[in-house]
Parts: sequence; C-alpha cells; structure tokens
Amino acid sequence: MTTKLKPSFVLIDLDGTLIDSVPDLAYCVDETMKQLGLPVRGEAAVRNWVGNGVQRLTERALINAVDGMPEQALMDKAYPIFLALYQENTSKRSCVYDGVVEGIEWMKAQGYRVACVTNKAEAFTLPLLKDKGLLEYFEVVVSGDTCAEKKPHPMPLLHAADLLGVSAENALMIGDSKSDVKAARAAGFHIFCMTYGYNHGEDIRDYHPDVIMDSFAELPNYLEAK
Ligand SMILES: O=C(O)COP(=O)(O)O
Ligand SMILES: [Mg+2]
Repeated sequence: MTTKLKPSFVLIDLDGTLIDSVPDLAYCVDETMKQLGLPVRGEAAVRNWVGNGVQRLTERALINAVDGMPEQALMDKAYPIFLALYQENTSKRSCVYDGVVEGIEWMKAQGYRVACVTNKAEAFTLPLLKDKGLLEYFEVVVSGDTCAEKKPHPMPLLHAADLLGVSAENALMIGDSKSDVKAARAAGFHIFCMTYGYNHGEDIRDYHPDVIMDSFAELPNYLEAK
C-alpha cells in the first residue's frame, strides 16, 4: 500500500489479534476432555480451532478436527463443562501481544475511534478485555452473540458502525483470520491482518488482506497521523 489510510473508524478483532488467549482456551479444552475421559488435545491443536466462537471450539475439540460435527449427546455433555471452566479461566494464562497498547494509544492520540468485534461470547469477551486493561480503549464492543450472525458475516461489523453512529464507508478492520478478511470485504471495509494470529493453520497472506503486520506498533506506517 503506497498512500496512508485515514479510516472513519477502526474495528479490532480479539483472539489472535489483541490477545493470545489460547493458553486459557487450551487449558479448558483439555480439562473438559479429561472430565469426559477423552485424550487431551494440546495448545497447538487448539490454536488451529479458535476464531469461530467457543461453541465451535468445543465441537472441534470433541472431534479433534477443524471440520465436522460431534454427536449431539456428547456435545450436550461437554459444552456446559467447557463454559464453566472458561468462566473461571478466562484470562489468567492469556497475554496482550507486544505492540498492541502502543498501537491503540497511537490511534487514539490521532483521534481515531476504535471498537472491538469478536466471535467470542460476551460473557467472556468483557471480562477478558477488562482483566487485560483493554476494555477502556473501546467505544463499542460487539461479541459473538451480540448479533444473529458472527464473522465471516458482515453483520457484526455493520452493527458496530451503527452503534458508533457512523457510516461504514472507509472503515478499517484489523484481524488475524480469514473470517475477519471475509467479513471486512463483505462489509466494504479495509482489512489489515496480523502475522502472529490464529488462522486454522493457514497462512493469512493467502487471503490477501490489504496490509500484513507483525505488530500494532507498525500502524503509523499505514495510517495517516493527525
Ligand atoms: O473464536 C472465538 O471465540 C473468538 O475469536 P475472534 O476474537 O478471533 O473473533
Ligand atoms: Mg481472531
């Protein structure tokens, strides 16, 4: 990208973009598996399963694969166990990625409005952002169960625009996965992606975001200053 963008507002994904949440999610997946008498799955596998909400994560953990569905009876047993564990283990092992605070503070200092749009259910999103000191940066938070549809559907992005009271034109999404790219394209947003995030084991470059960044600290290279 040659010219710097001046987006009307900026939406930021949570898992794999702001916060490395996999250590807590993997702990809860493995404890759930143990309680069900199933083999633990480990952090590397869980890393490939995050991004479509906690229900889909639990389904993937049960079948030990990205695609496919478990038996409904097994899911009915597993999901409440996972939810109870994640409620107690939302943020203890999770970390804000280096550069995130610097990048957000830079954007805020330039007058950019920022909001968070995640597929994580609100009951976990708000405590996680709060515990990690990020909640105060966001004017609006749209979670995985806020709208009838999740990313890759554009609905949560457009809903965030509505809540901010601005047109969705010339807006920017910053994410880590193909769901973020697809949702942003469908909503007519610009899309920047982080190299370090979770994308189901695929290289995010294959989905051709406008910009690829290793750190939020690179944002001044791509966004206009005040
Ligand atoms: O899978 C989740 O629960 C959330 O993922 P996201 O924050 O990357 O949208
Ligand atoms: Mg993500």
